[in-house]
Amino acid sequence: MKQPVRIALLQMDIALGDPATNFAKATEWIDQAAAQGTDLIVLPEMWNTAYSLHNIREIADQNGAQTREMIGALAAKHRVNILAGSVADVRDGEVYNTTYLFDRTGAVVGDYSKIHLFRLMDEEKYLQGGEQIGRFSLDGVEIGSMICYDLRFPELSRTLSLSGAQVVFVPAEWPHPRLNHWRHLQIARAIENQMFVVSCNRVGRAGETEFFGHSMVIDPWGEILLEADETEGIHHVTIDLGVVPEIRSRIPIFEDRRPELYSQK
Ligand SMILES: O=C(O)CCC(=O)C(=O)O
Repeated sequence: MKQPVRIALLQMDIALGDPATNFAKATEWIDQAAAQGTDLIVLPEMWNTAYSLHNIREIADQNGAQTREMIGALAAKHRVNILAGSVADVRDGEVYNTTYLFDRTGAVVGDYSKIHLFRLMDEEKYLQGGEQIGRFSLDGVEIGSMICYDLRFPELSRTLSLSGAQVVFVPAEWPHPRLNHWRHLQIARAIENQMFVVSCNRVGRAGETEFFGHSMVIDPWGEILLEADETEGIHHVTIDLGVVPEIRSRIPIFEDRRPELYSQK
């Protein structure tokens, strides 16, 4: 990606169990974000269905086909990279919570299925956990992809940073009353791994659950470059990846690690 990188976060509300409405809205918002000028567009978690788990198998995207076709076409049309949040998709009879990553030609660079399923929302009863981490190269930039609850597992972001990721993306459906956790976990992940953390959280309600937005962009020094409010909107931010090696040489934590003393389990 040319430097600096301009990122657009689509902090949307999501219609529960209504993929047609959500695909139409995502299309409109991607068109709008691209018209405003951006290198990379990021959507929230499960933006096609939200947590309509009781019928998720029927409404999930079959083999990710609709996501690949529609979001791929938008990426190609606007010559923009798209980290398509995550969608509920069905593969080999199992339902996953999957991020698809598109480059400017509309090709799928890779996909990542959420590996840590969130019991508080019954994910483990309806979804299958992924078996691989999300580590990609996009436009020459090394990135990592996590989803929501993954943020609570420092091993994952550490694995991503050790493998060279300079930016980690976190699409989410993170609700009240855990705003405090959401903010501090992201700041910690950014500081401890000396990388950018870029999150896109949904807003709106599903039953009793209220999602607070507060999508964030945090630099490798832990400074908050952007924090959205609790309303719908497109948020733009520009990041300079040059600060990653600069901060990693200022405090050389990767050289000072003592992995031989750390437990592996
Ligand atoms: O960890 C949390 O508090 C929220 C996680 C979550 O909502 C999710 O993974 O969908």
